[in-house]
Amino acid sequence: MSSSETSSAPTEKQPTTILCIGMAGSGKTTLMQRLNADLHAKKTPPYILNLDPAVSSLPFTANIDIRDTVNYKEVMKQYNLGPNGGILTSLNLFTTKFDQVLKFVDKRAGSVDHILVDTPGQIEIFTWSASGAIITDTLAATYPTVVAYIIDTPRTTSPATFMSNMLYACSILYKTKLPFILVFNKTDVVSHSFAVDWMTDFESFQQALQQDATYMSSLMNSMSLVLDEFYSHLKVVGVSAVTGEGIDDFFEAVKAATKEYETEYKPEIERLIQEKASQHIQEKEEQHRQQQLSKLMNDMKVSKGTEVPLDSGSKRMEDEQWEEEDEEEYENEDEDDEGEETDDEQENTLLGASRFPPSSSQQQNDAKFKAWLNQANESSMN
Ligand SMILES: Nc1nc2c(ncn2[C@@H]2O[C@H](COP(=O)(O)OP(=O)(O)OP(=O)(O)O)[C@@H](O)[C@H]2O)c(=O)[nH]1
Repeated sequence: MSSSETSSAPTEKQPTTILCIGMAGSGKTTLMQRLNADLHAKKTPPYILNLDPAVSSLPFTANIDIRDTVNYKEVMKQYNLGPNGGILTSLNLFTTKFDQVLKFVDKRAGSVDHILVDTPGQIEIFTWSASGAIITDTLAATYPTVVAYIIDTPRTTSPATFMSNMLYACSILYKTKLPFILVFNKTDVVSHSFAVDWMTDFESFQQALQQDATYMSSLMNSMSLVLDEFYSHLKVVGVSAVTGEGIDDFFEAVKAATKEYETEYKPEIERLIQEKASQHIQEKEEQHRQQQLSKLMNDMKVSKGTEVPLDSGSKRMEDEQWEEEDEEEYENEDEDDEGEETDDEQENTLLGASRFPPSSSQQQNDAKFKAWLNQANESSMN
């Protein structure tokens, strides 16, 4: 089925997956709790996945909790790992069961509007690990998926920390290639208006940088030019997970990001899936061809008593040599024959008949050789 057919087919309503990603302490879990409460109040409860194995307690009930499958402390003990290694290994172990997780999600997908995913505070464990990528890609291939990158606003007021945070967000955007929402959290403490100013008005960020006279300032100056393009692709909202301020704006941004997923990301994801599927078919065909060839070669071996019409230069075909010759010898002989290879010889090599390539001196035997090969082919068919 072509991608256009897939997209034009009537599709049933699908929930949007919101991946909450952010530095430790940025407020992911508190925001999840707020979103959960808000959605419950609107009578559209979400489906919740907790992927943080090290969290001690959750202020909401997760439908699927990694801690029910993997005991993080036990993993650390058994594999002799530190905290980060323990989280990573737990996530890896959980990922091996992610197809089962997806089946559970699938059962409820028709009755929910949102799937909320809480990720480990050690951000790189999720964003830069193979298991994090598998989970993200699997979800994104199944449901509209958006990344909510949570930022601790009060801790981002200096140009240097702001820039570092933006660069990190930029790297996640390029890694996941998913619609992206920058969520400035804790606006009850500090308003995120300074950040919006810096992102929309290049001059105002330059002014903030001028107060810093170090070499870092000129580095950030040039980087801010690069990030200007990045900002234009982002949705920015300010929220307070504690007071609930800005949560409606957040859901508006999620709606817009879901549309963006449908129009821009989904066709690309479908194209990649199809590319992989056709690659897989090609590999299967090649495997099948190889199996047929080795069957042919085996049949030839079985009927090696049959007189093989080769000249004296190819007497190495005889029984004992057939058994004794190793690959290296054939390679050496191939090298010796280099430059003299005819089209027929190439075809024979492709057919797996390189064990006895007729040399140029045997060309007069080509007809006989082909007749013999046909006979062997026929016997293998039977
Ligand atoms: N004032 C204020 N504090 C907040 C807000 N959101 C979270 N916090 C506080 O920030 C701290 C960290 O919040 P968490 O939700 O645990 O952050 P997290 O990102 O899940 O942390 P990790 O699990 O370590 O990654 C807690 O003390 C929260 O009470 C907010 O909107 N306003």
